[in-house]
Amino acid sequence: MFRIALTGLCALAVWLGFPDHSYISFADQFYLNFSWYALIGLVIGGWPLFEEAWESIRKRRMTMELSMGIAVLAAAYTGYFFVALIITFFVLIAEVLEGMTLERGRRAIRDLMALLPSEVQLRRDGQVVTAGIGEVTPGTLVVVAPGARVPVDGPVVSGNSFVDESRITGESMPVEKIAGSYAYAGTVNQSGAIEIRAERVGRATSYGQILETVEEAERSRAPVQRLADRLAGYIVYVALGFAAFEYWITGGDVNSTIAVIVVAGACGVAAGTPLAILGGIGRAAQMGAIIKGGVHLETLGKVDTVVLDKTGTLTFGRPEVSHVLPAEGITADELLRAAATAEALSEHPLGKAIIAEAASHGVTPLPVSGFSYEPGRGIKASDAEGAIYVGNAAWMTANGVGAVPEEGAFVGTRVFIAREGRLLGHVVVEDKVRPEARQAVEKLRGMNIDVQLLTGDTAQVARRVAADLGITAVEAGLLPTEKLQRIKAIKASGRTVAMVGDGVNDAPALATASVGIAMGSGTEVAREKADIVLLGNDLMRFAETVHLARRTRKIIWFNFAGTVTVDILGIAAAMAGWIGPVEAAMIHTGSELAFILNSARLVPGQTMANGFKSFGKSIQGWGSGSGAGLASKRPAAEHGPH
Ligand SMILES: Nc1ncnc2c1ncn2[C@@H]1O[C@H](COP(=O)(O)OP(=O)(O)OP(=O)(O)O)[C@@H](O)[C@H]1O
Ligand SMILES: [Zn+2]
Repeated sequence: MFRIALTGLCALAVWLGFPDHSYISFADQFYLNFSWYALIGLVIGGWPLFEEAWESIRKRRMTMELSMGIAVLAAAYTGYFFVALIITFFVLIAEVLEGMTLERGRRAIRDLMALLPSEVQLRRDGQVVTAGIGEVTPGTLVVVAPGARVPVDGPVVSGNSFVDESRITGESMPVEKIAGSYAYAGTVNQSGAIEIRAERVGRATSYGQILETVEEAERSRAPVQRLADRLAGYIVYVALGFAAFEYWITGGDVNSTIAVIVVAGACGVAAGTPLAILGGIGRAAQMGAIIKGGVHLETLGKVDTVVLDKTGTLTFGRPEVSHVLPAEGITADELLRAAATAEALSEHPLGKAIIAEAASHGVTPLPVSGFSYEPGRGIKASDAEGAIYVGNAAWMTANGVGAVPEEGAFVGTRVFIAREGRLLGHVVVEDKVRPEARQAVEKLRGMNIDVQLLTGDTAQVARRVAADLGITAVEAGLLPTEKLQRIKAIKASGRTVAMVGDGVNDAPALATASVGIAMGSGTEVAREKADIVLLGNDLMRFAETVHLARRTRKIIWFNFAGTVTVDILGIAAAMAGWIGPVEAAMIHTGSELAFILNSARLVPGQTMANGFKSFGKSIQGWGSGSGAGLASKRPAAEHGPH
């Protein structure tokens, strides 16, 4: 601030002292214009600029600071102290305003993630005690009073309440929590006290993961960011090249030469691109999609094909056994016992359904001695009586079980149970389609995205679900490796494909897709392999994230195109002599601020109007009231991300 004022004052002094210097020769002008305050203003005001320019020379990088430094020195050297000072003045102002926008953007995202409580209430030996968050470990019982923020992830064990989860899932309606519901750190308890058994603490919580991703995203660089830096470098070369040309054809006209150098700005893309990506990641996090790096946001913006898995993604993945069909001479309980015994260690939704069904019949599984899972087919487990096979028809055939019964009238996934080559019967399992899936598919379609369904389930079940959702491209009966092959084939045809899945069987496909998305309820390995993790299971959030990614890309490309256009027009105008160095400096700083503000629109809770408002405030802070008019232009209707 002091530097800016000093530079401005010095420029003013030079201007007042020598208002007209157009018809004096170079040498005379140098001595006429020279004054101690001009020198002081330049050295002190220009110091940060020269420092950065020198840094660029040492690192052999073409930067904006370098070209501006050259322009300032050239102006001073040829005696145009006023010009040198005024360019410095604008550079300093731009730097402060840009720094403020970027800082505000980062802060807005951090504010989103206001810190977790440092003190918590624990239940210890039946007593509620206050303790530091550091004392909470998985298993600890945490009591959350109404109005307090939930400090851990974990299931609710007692009490009931409504919790505001908007910070975590983007869902604006409070969600009811009763014993058995899952509570997330960072959400706010609204009505009653609840007791939670801590499962994940600190950085391991969903909330901690959001923080980590945003921090990671700040450090990582998306390819488009490198492109932005390269573009900025090229613009400097081009500007210097044209400046040399201008100097030559005008026979050494310093004014227009300097104007050419000064007019070409590129900080709008160099600083605006990372800000846009950061803003996009922050906004996605607020909507409940954790993007693990800028590159994935960029890729998602290019996606033209979305592949969806069925179980757990389009359906609840909480299937229920609808029919138990034992073979001749076997009772339903015997069938369920064998099935539940085999599935005891299974993570598969079908396995869980079977165990639940067995339990509801009072059937308990027997101890198992061996367990192996063949993704996409079924499992093999051994109990005291020998091996049990549970899985689809192909799995039965593969394990020497004779023909399975014809498909009955029941619609659902059939799971067969066999013991040592003998079929004990099968169960039919039904899963419900998620209501929001239909809407999400529609929205994706509306964005001109090709939507496909790939599943390990049978064609009959797959077709029914697809018909329900309006999906026409369906492939069923796929093994995990076949899912992966399909993704590879889609990619090879030149498409950018997003795969959404949840299961162990989806993990290879998730890792292979251009961008992999795991459902919140997905298995650990799916969440690990995915590039984007949804916090909830709402596919609509995914569709919205795709929309956001496209918007981010548009803003970035608009800034690219705008920067190049302004620079070309500016260089042409400067070469024609229509604008002088002072106008050039104004165009340079003005345009890049506009592009940075354009990016700032993506930052959560920030709009273009808000951006102007903050500038209004900061300008007011300097003693001028000019910002108030801009601030009042804020549109009446402002929408958050949903
Ligand atoms: N643990 C299991 N218990 C019983 N059957 C299984 C098990 N795992 C797989 N299967 C059988 O293999 C088929 C394919 O399984 P996979 O996990 O690949 O797909 P899915 O869960 O049916 O559907 P999606 O591919 O849409 O997630 C299942 O439909 C089921 O018949
Ligand atoms: Zn600049």
